Amino acid sequence: MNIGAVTLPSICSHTSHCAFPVRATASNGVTSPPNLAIEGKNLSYAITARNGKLVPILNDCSLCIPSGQLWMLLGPNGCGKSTLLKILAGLLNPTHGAVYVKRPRSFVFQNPDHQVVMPTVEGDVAFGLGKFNLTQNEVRSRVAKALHAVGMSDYLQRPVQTLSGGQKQRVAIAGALAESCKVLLLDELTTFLDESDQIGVIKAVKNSLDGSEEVTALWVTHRLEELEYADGAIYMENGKVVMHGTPSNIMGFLKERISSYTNRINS
Ligand SMILES: Nc1ncnc2c1ncn2[C@@H]1O[C@H](COP(=O)(O)OP(=O)(O)OP(=O)(O)O)[C@@H](O)[C@H]1O
Repeated sequence: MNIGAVTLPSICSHTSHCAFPVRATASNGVTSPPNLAIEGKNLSYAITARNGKLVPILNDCSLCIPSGQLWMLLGPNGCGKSTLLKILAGLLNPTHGAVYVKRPRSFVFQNPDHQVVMPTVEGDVAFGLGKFNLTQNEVRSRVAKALHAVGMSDYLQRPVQTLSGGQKQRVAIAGALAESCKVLLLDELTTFLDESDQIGVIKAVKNSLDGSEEVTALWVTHRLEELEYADGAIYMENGKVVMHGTPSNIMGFLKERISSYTNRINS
């Protein structure tokens, strides 16, 4: 993991600016310096309600994430985390702003039962490789490498319906890695998991990033305890990026918030 190998963005407290320069291009995206995997500038998103009025969901969100790192996207229910992740995945188009995400990118959904489509682990991880015109040996080698990265090498022939939720998530991540995915966008993967599965999935993601700048992951979560595994974090409220920085800075900010809230309640 290359913590410190690149300068992390300093905390952008109460602003939506990144410490990294973001250069606009003529197209919809932004041109990113080579060490960034994800960059969004002034992203807004609104939906049109039945009465024809625009309802803002995201408001002027900026973020930048260095290559090879695991970042977390935190915030209360309904603050816009999944919407932002879907914009980064290309599943939604921002109403305003520019976005750059290294390709290929992969979105892994919350529900483990929506992740796996083939009867066996091997078949599932190999599923997306059909489009690459690979030899059988190359497919086997990619599947083996991806399963090794997520700690599932021993499960090659296992029927997927016998896997736990966390194991299914790891198989889904292996599928993305087998396709040489550069950016993993992970939407609250631990919501349906028990504690040991939860930690297993985070460790699998960490492990799949270790040692190179090849793969970058953005992990949406509610759980503050997961911050300890992150290289950086983004905190959102009410459709805005409120903080963008190191996990300890975000943790400090949130502890201060909780303490001032508790003081207000008690006074
Ligand atoms: N298609 C839509 N139509 C109406 N409202 C929407 C739509 N998509 C998102 N929203 C609203 O936008 C807000 C942000 O939703 P989003 O799912 O991005 O939040 P979130 O932070 O991921 O929430 P959670 O943590 O509960 O999953 C919510 O109030 C949600 O109800």
